Amino acid sequence: MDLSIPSPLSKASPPSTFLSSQSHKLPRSPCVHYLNFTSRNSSLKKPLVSRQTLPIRAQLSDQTVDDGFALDDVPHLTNFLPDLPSYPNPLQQSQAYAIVKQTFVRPEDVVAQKIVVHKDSPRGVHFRRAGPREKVYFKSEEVRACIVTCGGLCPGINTVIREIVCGLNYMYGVDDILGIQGGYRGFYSKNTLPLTPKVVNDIHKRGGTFLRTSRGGHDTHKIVDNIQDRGINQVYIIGGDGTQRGAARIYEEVEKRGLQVAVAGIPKTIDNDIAVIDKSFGFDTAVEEAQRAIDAAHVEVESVENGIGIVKLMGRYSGFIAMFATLASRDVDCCLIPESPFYLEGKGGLFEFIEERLKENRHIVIVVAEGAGQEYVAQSMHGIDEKDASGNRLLLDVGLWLTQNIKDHFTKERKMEINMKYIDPTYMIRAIPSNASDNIYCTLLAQSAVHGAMAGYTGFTVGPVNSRHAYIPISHVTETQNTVKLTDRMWARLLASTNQPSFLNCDEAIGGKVCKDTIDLINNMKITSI
Ligand SMILES: Nc1ncnc2c1ncn2[C@@H]1O[C@H](COP(=O)(O)OP(=O)(O)O)[C@@H](O)[C@H]1O
Ligand SMILES: O=P(O)(O)OC[C@H]1O[C@](O)(COP(=O)(O)O)[C@@H](O)[C@@H]1O
Ligand SMILES: [Mg+2]
Repeated sequence: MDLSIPSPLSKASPPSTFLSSQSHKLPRSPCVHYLNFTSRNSSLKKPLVSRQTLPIRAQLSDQTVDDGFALDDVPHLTNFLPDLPSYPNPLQQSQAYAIVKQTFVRPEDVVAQKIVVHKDSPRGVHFRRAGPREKVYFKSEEVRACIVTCGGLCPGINTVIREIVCGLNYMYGVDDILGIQGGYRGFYSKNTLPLTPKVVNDIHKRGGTFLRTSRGGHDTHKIVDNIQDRGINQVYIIGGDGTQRGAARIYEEVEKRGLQVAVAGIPKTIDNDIAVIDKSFGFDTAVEEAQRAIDAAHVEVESVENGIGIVKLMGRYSGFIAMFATLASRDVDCCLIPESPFYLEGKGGLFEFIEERLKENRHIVIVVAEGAGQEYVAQSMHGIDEKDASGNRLLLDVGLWLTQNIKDHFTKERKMEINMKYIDPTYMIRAIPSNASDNIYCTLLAQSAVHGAMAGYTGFTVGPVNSRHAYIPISHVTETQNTVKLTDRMWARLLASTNQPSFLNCDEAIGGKVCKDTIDLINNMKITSI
């Protein structure tokens, strides 16, 4: 007899269609190598397929893997330059690594993308573990490296620049490093800046990017012409999803021209919207800094009658900063993110919730991600679809829109006196230097990128996957965007912590339209998140 009592949480579960098990289809990727194993418990029993025996661009898309093991490998310079000589890694002589038990990463070391498994799970996708290799494909004195930063700012960019320069110099004896100024267009429109450990010594203490940045201006041919003309053979590209797409174009062109140039991407995004990696650098710093704005809002609204505080945080398509800042704070009553449509009026709507909280606590704090509710803002502001130089949609100010709508509702319709405080700290958060833990993270990213390029890997992005740094094909990280999954537990944790409405109240939603949009969105997410 089953005496167990159903968990009260089971009521809150989304409909079963949301929880349907995912198929074992792997995402389309040209570089995935599938290896079958005799035993699931064995470690790597078969050697990884070497590039000589398996074409790197083998079309193995949409394969169904049963008990298979897949290595989503990164390209190597020897794929298109098979006679490239290799040399012993100078780290063999390094004092820093003198007593390290295992200086070099074993070629068969890989990092699993999926870490929660059950005994019948397929082995799934793996990435090459990042770190120094026994052999390098560049003589130190022949390396001419360059570093470029593109896209929006993010805390920690300067630390990454510093550590690439110091890593190349101290670990590999490279002293020819150029800074490309002002983003991609700097390759062909600006002079380079010589970078030495001395020049970059204390840049990590400053926010922004020492090399400056820009949007737009990616001209692959002009960039690669310039790389060729200047004799650059290692390119370190720090930037977000757009930048990584640009890096992939550069790598492809370099390969087409058969140049011995390693292209390494270091993912940067304050929005944490880059797929595969655990989180992006600067994200922790941003969440921490957001607390100051939330605290200020809370102090303000707690001190007045019917105080309503609204804090707008960054997050164009992904509400991670808002979600984590809310979870960290405990002073936030409601968090609105782009992934979770909301509505204002009627049962289960935001106005009703605000009124309840005002009755209960006499104040309320709302955190809104900049990309939230854009469709509603556009309806009332008749915004035109403007884009920035990189082609990203320019967002309308959801904070101002929300402020105005709440004011109108309570003062005009409900005849209630309210005290509205709107705080927009977005650029202040983005412009600060990284905190201690992000600084360490940036150091690891930079050193991993340097080890990878020296080892001849190219067309890769570096980043932690389940806490282990890995080399990930650029194409893999640009295929999808990392967004908050409403069907994952983290969003449920937030709802449980704030006790805010989920805005999924289908039957009672005004007009039903918002509700239908929401369900469509979640259903689409179910498909795309496989
Ligand atoms: N699909 C693409 N192909 C080539 N370059 C791109 C692409 N998308 C964006 N870029 C370039 O990458 C740089 C940064 O992109 P942007 O979207 O502004 O920032 P982020 O990289 O932070 O997402 C810009 O110079 C832009 O021209
Ligand atoms: O005003 P800017 O500099 O274009 O930046 C605004 C945008 O940059 C972001 O921080 C994201 O930038 P990236 O895509 O460059 O990482 C968004 O959150 C924000 O909408
Ligand atoms: Mg971007």
